[in-house]
Amino acid sequence: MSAYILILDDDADVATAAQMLLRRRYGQVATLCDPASLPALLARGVPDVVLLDLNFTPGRINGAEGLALLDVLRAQANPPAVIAMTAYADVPLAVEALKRGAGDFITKPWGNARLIAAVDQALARREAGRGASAGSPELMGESRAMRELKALIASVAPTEANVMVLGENGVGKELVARAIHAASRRASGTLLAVDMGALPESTFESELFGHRKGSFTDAKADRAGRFQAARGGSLFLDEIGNMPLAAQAKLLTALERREVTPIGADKPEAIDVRIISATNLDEARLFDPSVFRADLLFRLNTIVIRVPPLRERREDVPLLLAHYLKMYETQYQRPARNVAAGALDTLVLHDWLGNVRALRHACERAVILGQGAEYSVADFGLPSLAQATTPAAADIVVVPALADAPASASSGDTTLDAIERAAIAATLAQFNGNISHAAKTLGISRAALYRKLGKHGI
Ligand SMILES: Nc1ncnc2c1ncn2[C@@H]1O[C@H](COP(=O)(O)OP(=O)(O)OP(=O)(O)O)[C@@H](O)[C@H]1O
Repeated sequence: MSAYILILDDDADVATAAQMLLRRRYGQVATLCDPASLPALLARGVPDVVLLDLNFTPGRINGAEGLALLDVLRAQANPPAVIAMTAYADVPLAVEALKRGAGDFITKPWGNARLIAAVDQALARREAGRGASAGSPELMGESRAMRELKALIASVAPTEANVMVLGENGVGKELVARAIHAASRRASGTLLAVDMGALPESTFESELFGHRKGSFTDAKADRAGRFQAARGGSLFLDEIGNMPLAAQAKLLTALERREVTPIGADKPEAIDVRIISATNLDEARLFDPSVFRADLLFRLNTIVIRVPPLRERREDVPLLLAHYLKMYETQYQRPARNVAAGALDTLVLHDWLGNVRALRHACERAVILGQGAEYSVADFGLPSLAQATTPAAADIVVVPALADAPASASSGDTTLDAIERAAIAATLAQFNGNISHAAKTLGISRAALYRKLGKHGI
């Protein structure tokens, strides 16, 4: 997987060790020990992920320098995902960094596997949302469905009720979670997102509940779990439908008792988080006890919010197109152009099987590739008509892939691209469109799979 990673750390040994580890996996890894050189480095290109040491000057532990650098990074037009690092098991500082836009934190010394997992997740989230939190923090749409959705968010947000957000891939579930948090009494706290589908079972407890130094081989320092880091704020449990049953049992115990026990600790710690969860599983699967525990569902879905697919609120398409075309025109410094009248009709009638995310990718493509005075349909690279009109199924990723895979195989198309597309389609079908499982089986990261879905128009 290729990506551009920057390590900002005053300790050259630490930076070099991380660089050697990460270079093998991601390719381009830069280190910077002097924060004064950051602006010049950013002017040459913004990294995908920055590992940011919060304490530059030895002995200083208030993190002010790191937080100031975080502000500089977040102010970039296309900000990198930031993973905050601290040598101290300093939860308040890590939480402050999360509040100010870091996506994750790790404590030094880190285990190699943990560092790689953190970078992988940062890349996957960046690719999946293309900055769900940046670039378009606002939930756009004036259709009746969106107005009702916003009204529901407004009435639910101030309560402490746990909320479960349901909807197909790319409909905006994470944006809904962010809107709930922003309008809640916990808004001054952090909203910490965890991809439950991507958490390895072996590190599940440590990631969520934390651990004490020495409680297992890799536990070189105390580590706060996500529940502790989100204290006073909200915890967004994304892809909840992809959790193995054993992990579901552990999560249930924590929620029932309202406390968690870090691995190696002798006392439980009370939790103070509001849980917002999300899944793209359709409700039939979610209510199947072999997939998801009913008692856990009952804890999570005090309020259920369903986000309708874009094809059920086509009125929103022109607004979203205008927003994302403008955004990418600014980002790529291209002239402002209109969508040709006939093209707009086609785009509104298109089924957008990847929902708003697909529309956003299509806009980016049109801005980069469009040559005419106006945008034409071709600029948006829509999948073929046959795919676009396939009846919608519960999981939008699967439908076009299934429709297309046998066709390319039987038509004898054996180009590498066609084979890759068919393999992805078949794997997605096998796992009901579950991105995490499909990526694992294909041996690539979720970020890479999302890229390939975009490339093949799946
Ligand atoms: N109503 C909306 N207005 C503006 N942008 C939106 C809207 N809904 C979704 N998006 C954009 O579409 C992309 C996908 O949104 P988001 O990550 O919230 O979807 P999701 O349902 O959580 O997806 P997944 O199930 O794949 O995790 C993001 O870039 C987001 O900014």
